[in-house]
Amino acid sequence: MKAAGVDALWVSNPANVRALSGFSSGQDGKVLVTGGGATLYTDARYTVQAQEESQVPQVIARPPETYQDAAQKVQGARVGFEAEHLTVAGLEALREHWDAALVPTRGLVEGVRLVKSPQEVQAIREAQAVADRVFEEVRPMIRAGVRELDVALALELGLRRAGAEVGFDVIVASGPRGAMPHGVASERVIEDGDLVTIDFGARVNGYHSDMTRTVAVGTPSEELRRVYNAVLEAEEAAVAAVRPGAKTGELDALARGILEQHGLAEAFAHSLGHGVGLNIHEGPSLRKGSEDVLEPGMVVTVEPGAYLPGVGGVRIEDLVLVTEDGHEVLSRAPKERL
Ligand SMILES: CSCC[C@H](N)C(=O)N1CCC[C@H]1C(=O)O
Repeated sequence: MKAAGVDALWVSNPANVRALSGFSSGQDGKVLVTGGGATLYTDARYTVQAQEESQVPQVIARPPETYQDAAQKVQGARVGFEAEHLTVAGLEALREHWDAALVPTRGLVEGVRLVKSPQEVQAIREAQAVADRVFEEVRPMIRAGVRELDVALALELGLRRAGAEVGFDVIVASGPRGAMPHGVASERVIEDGDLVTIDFGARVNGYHSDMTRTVAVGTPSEELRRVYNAVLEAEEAAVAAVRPGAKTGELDALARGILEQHGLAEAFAHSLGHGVGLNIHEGPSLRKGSEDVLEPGMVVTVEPGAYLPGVGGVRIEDLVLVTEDGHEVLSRAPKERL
């Protein structure tokens, strides 16, 4: 906050509200951070929950009382707000109620969230372990004649039965649909010779897992197998290079270079990966040109892909913890060798 030139910070990003307070319904809360500490604001629907969960003092109020209470604490101060999250209406409300200079900030709390605490790593580890078990259970049903939607449903049911939440809409992209990196499950019936991309994750105590496996049904064409093996080579090389001090842009370049050697540069249509935590996508970003540097305690995905419109696609993704001396791969589901 000092570096950003603010005396206080009004936090409205739900994941940041949760990270700073422990309150799990961050979408219905705000946190005010001042030199005197942090305060959680939420409303009477959450009185008991906030008392149970919040590690900071709570004020139960609804706007405009929320703003009126906070007004006393920010009188005459320079107050940062989260430019990427506060709505225009939210900013107008602060202007109306506060005698304070309002300063746009970016990524202050997100910066603190880049390196996970041991408790956060444990939650991510548990989420991934559940996902691995569920994938093992569901793997046999990925065969010709089964709808993508039914595979997704089985994965979701498995996660819920295990006590986890479904982290994001399950991607099941078979055959030509595999060319869509975000091809959420459809009514398409899986066919013999398809590659099927499955990308899903669990959420435990608010923390996500993220893993992709591409599986073969019957014997895919030689072209698809060639693409699969190229993506696997890129993925394994990039995972092997994960260590403290590694520049994320260089990891992206490593994977991209391997795919380029296989004539698949254009087909790799997204970045190599991203951090995972309270949000499924958070920092650091493993993208082209990124200067982010890995540190122990970061949890990132490594997920190169190749997408060929009209033909199909492949993505292979592992969830990786950066350790003091290298990395630990948290996702354990086996990868196919084609
Ligand atoms: C909607 S969450 C998607 C999770 C997935 N593992 C993922 O992060 N990606 C799939 C395609 C690339 C990458 C992304 O940037 O969204």
